[in-house]
Amino acid sequence: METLTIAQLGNPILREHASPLSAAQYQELAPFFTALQQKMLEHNGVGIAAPQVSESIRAFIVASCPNPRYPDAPMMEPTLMLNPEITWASDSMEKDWEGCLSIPGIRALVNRHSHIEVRYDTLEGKEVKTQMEGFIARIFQHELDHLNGLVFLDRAE
Ligand SMILES: O=C(O)C[C@@H](Cc1ccccc1)C(=O)SCC(=O)c1ccccc1
Ligand SMILES: [Zn+2]
Repeated sequence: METLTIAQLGNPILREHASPLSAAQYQELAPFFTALQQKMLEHNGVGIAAPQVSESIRAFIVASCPNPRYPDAPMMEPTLMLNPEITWASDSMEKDWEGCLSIPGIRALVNRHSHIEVRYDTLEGKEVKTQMEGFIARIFQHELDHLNGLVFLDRAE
């Protein structure tokens, strides 16, 4: 697999609606997902979406961890989410700072749902339904936007 490069704002791939994955593809994409996680860690990201490395498929990784910008962010194992969806979102919203690996050096205040209920498949094809709040909910919404051709500046206050 050639090394992945992160598409920068202006690359049309970031504006595509990514394609759903078939369960048959999950396992065969395992090497790609490993490379995707590696790329995220290289750039000290707390998430990354497949379209950011020019693969327009509905998959991303969420990897919240405490960091200088979010010292009280929860620690979570990098989690690969396939065909992710929001099934419920709170009316309450919260504004906080976001960055993006595809838009380096720019931060903006973005309004996001405080609480969400989500569903996604794991690499093994198991469906997960769970609730998220706070910074993890924020990352999920940021990554899901990437699958729908949106970037955080589109929502910046
Ligand atoms: O571009 C991406 O999807 C990754 C992005 C995820 C994200 C960061 C902050 C709020 C919501 C979603 C990043 O990881 S940007 C990397 C970075 O600058 C950063 C890292 C930790 C906290 C905040 C920004
Ligand atoms: Zn981003």
